[in-house]
Amino acid sequence: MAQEKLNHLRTRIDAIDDQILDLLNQRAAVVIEVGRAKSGEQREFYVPARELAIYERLGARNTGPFPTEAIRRVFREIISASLSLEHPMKVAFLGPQGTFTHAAAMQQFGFSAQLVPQKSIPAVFDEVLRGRAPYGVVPVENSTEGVVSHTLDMFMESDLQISSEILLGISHFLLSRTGRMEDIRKVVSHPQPLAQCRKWLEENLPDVPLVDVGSTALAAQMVLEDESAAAIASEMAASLYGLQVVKERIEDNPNNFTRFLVIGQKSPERSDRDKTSLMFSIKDQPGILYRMLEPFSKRAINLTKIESRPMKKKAWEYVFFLDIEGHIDEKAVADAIAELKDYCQFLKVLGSYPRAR
Ligand SMILES: C=C(O[C@@H]1C=C(C(=O)O)C=C[C@H]1O)C(=O)O
Repeated sequence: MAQEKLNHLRTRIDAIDDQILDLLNQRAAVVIEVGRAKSGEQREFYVPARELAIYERLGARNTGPFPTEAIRRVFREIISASLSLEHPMKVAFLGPQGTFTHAAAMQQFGFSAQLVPQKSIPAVFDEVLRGRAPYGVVPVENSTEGVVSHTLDMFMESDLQISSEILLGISHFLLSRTGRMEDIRKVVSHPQPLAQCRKWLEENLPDVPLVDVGSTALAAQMVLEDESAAAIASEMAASLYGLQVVKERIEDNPNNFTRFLVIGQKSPERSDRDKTSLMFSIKDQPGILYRMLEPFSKRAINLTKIESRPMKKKAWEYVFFLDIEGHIDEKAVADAIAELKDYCQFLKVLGSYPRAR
């Protein structure tokens, strides 16, 4: 009897799956039409604001029992596969395979995109600049460790634009070949994760030397050849490189996020929730720091980030990186930036793009 009931339910599931498949194909056919319309008008194929709007609309519409958190993942793959029909989607990222940037690129572009690892942040910029990949993904700041200065420095030299941002919750895993704590004689990782797990390492592996390497994925690769070493890396690195998990989630602050930028040839069109990133250097005058923020405060434009970096060419001169809410196509934003420009030696808009939610 139970078997009969099971068979009946499975027949119902098959019928529903048939409908889902038909609908996926109907959807894909419409996406192909959108692709044709876009190529006639030289429009960007990848529209991050539209994708976010789809996830949000469906998330709000869902009444269950299908879990709302899973909607984004399922539709991420539907959109990823659809997008690959419009245009083969190639994305350069800071590699090797298994870095957090790889995980961020996966979260944004899905399994149907061709993700190509690069050796360095400048190499990601170069791939996009030369048009070998239309988009690139680089880390820009971490909620506990601060900015990734290599990325900010690259914007000083490059005219590429920001297409979107990705927020990724970062969890560190201690990985090794044997998976046994007592085998560990050294811990290898990138300096940032080592710093982010400082307390856990002091408490649990107090006398074990820490070794800096270029990336968490590189650390995972090194550990493959040395049973006495452990790597701090992503969960993704464990499965990619076939390593055992010694301990999961060893970061000192469980609220640890990294922000990544998608870079491309141009920024997307205006949406209902954008931000704009700028960089500039100011003329040295009394009160200038105060005055450079006035164009924004008097128009009630919210600043979400301000950061300064030394100019490489001159000692004690600084370049500022500013993130504000709004799109460069909005009058208030454009006016505020034009006013700020008067106080600047140079000013560059790095792009307007949808805010990650
Ligand atoms: C279909 C479009 O192109 C792409 C594919 C999307 C989709 O599959 O829904 C959404 C946004 C774009 O990245 C579109 O712009 O609407």
